[in-house]
Amino acid sequence: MAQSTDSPRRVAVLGSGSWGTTFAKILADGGSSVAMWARRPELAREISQSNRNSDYLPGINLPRNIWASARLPEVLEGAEQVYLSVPSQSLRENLRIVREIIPEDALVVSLMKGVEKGTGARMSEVIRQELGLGGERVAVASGPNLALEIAKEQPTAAVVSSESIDTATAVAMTATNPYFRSFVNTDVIGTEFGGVLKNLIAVAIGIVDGVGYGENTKASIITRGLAEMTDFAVAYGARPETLSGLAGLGDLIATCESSLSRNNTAGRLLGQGYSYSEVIKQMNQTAEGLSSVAPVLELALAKGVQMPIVSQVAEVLAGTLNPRDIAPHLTTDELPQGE
Ligand SMILES: NC(=O)C1=CN([C@@H]2O[C@H](COP(=O)(O)OP(=O)(O)OC[C@H]3O[C@@H](n4cnc5c(N)ncnc54)[C@H](O)[C@@H]3O)[C@@H](O)[C@H]2O)C=CC1
Ligand SMILES: O=C(CO)COP(=O)(O)O
Repeated sequence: MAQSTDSPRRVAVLGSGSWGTTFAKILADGGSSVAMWARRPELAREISQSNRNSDYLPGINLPRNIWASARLPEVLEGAEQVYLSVPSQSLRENLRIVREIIPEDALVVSLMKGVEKGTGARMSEVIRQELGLGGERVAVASGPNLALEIAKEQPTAAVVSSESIDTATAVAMTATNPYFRSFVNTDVIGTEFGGVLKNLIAVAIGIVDGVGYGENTKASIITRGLAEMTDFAVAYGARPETLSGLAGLGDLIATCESSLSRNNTAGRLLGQGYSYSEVIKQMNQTAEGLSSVAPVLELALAKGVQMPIVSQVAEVLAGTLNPRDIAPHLTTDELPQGE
């Protein structure tokens, strides 16, 4: 529901890459007044003065109710909701910089889809640890949300999750406009892990695409990948139906099907024979899946969850498995397993 333009809600978005900028547009088109933080002053100037972010969203005009600055205090001043969209591995260091200046009652919303290396923490856990917040102050937004399509105002749905349904609803109402609709749930674990895990399956899909395999291979990996995602997330307390929803199956379809996906693209390069370090050099945007593979496998091991597809992605990244040999099952399986 759009708010009245007489009293726009003041919100802040930290991170001016493709998703931070697109989400700022979603919020602004929903009626909020949006302040964005960009690390580079020249990018902040381009957003504020030209209503553009040409590096990340070429050809997109941003609404006038967005402004940007490289100075965090002025971006955060008076913000009722703070949306975070930096690379997952940099979240903790960024929170340590902002923790004294985030407004006391603000809701904090993660837009990120990674887990932290070393700790295996989900982004909402990192936020709660570093800002000392209760679950009712934190939300996550996820779903089939390829930034450029949404920036072009193509109709899209997402899900906002918080332990508090009131918080999820407040955020979802702010993140809703004529082309973007937010649903709500209270399964934060399932919603976050859905976003993390689909990235890993999208890397696998990219790999087999790069090798030249066709639709049977990809459909098999998507289907078995969803089973793997669900087993993992449920072992950590998620509700299985969340993985069949927008943050699970929905995002899995979008990311596995689209060449806009950076995870899918990184996988395709691996499948074409580039090494992990060559792929990293070629990617100029964040492909979260590459950093999440190791912590996800550690978490899986801790709960005794089998993740054959993710394990094979790890082997391709390590250069110990030929991309041609990646398959929707462990190649060492001898006995048929139940589906
Ligand atoms: N792009 C998309 O379609 C979507 C992305 N996401 C998630 O949003 C998060 C952000 O991704 P994108 O905006 O797409 O990435 P991006 O690569 O387009 O932008 C990342 C931004 O973070 C900045 N940055 C890099 N290192 C930083 C650091 N150490 N501290 C602070 N800022 C730093 C970069 O300068 C850039 O502005 C990821 O977790 C991604 O999975 C979620 C949904 C859709
Ligand atoms: O999360 C996304 C779509 O929902 C974006 O996927 P990529 O990070 O692979 O581009």
